[in-house]
Amino acid sequence: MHKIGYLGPRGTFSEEAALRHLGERKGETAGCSSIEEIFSGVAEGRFDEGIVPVENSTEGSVGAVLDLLAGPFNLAVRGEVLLPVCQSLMVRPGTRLDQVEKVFSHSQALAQCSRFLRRELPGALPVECSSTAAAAAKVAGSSRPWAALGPARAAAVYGLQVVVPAANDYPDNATRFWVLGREQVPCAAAHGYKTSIIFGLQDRPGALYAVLREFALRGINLTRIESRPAKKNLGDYVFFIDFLGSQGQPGVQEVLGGVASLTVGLKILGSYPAWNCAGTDALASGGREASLTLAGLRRELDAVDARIAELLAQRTRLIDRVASLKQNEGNIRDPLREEQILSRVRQLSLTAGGDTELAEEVWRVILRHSVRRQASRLASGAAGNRQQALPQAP
Ligand SMILES: O=C(O)C(=O)Cc1ccccc1
Repeated sequence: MHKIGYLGPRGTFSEEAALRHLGERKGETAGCSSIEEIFSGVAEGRFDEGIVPVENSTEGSVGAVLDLLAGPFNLAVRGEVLLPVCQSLMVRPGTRLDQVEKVFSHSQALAQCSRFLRRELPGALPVECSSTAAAAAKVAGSSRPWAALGPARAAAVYGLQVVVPAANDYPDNATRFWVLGREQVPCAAAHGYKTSIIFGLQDRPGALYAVLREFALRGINLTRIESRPAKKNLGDYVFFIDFLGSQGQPGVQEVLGGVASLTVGLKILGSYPAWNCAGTDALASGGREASLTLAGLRRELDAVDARIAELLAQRTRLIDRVASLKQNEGNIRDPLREEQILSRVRQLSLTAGGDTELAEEVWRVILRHSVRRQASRLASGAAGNRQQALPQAP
């Protein structure tokens, strides 16, 4: 059975990314205790593929992963998964927030919540763990008043209680994962692909410009450019570029020929289906033809549903903030604003080629729930606690 190595134990964001990559295909996931173990597991054939975080929208690149790709391992990039990352603060049932002495998590997760930690838990010591789920397991196994930051799924796996559902400083926090394998995916001459390369440069004026010119001349769009220290002399760098296009396309082959002649040690990591902006993973898990099969279409539907659920959760959090600005139940309804929202979504749906009746019906339900939620928060005082001194919403 297809086996995928991920940063474990069970319940990490990496496991979630591996499951999304698998979609409906049969496969097995194997939790590893370090990123190096994933790389060596794939290189030595214990895993068919490995999944590793490459960059985060808040914290930037995962240097260790880029260094391993540039350095000792000759692995290929076979796909990407874009995962929205919501960091939940979790404790053992019974632990109060004001008791928390230490907060455990992966270094990226602690960094993604640094402002939250300073503001809400200034007395607690942040402690790095190998992963968010390892942190959750540590908190669950101790009788100390500790907390962990990680996916809400990890709280469910280790019997912890989520006390703050979204502690990340930026609500759109997301991580890009790469699917690694021993061989590149066969090159398609299709659109919707990305290609990733690594190279070094001679130290002379315009060296990087000459490389970028190759892309510009052929109208090829870069999606990421990054440099890492080459770990030799200070000032020597390794460059990482991702761009739109596949090695099956003649323009891309020309660019790669040009880049090879202008750089040192060019490594082509691979061409792979880009994770579609709508979060659709059908391309990432089987190529374009996946959308032509029932299983492929269901995978696309599942990915769209996941997006909708995440957006609804984001909307609910905004509604709670709106509620905290309202002082009494008389301010909750605003028929003019509700009519504006409905008319705007009808228009948006029309422009997007959607079903406007469906959009209107769904938004009527959403608005009804928003009003009900605000009313119950105001009645219970949950929204009102912080607002005495705050101004009325316009
Ligand atoms: O620790 C995890 O859950 C991981 O998968 C690594 C990670 C940590 C924070 C954001 C994304 C991935």
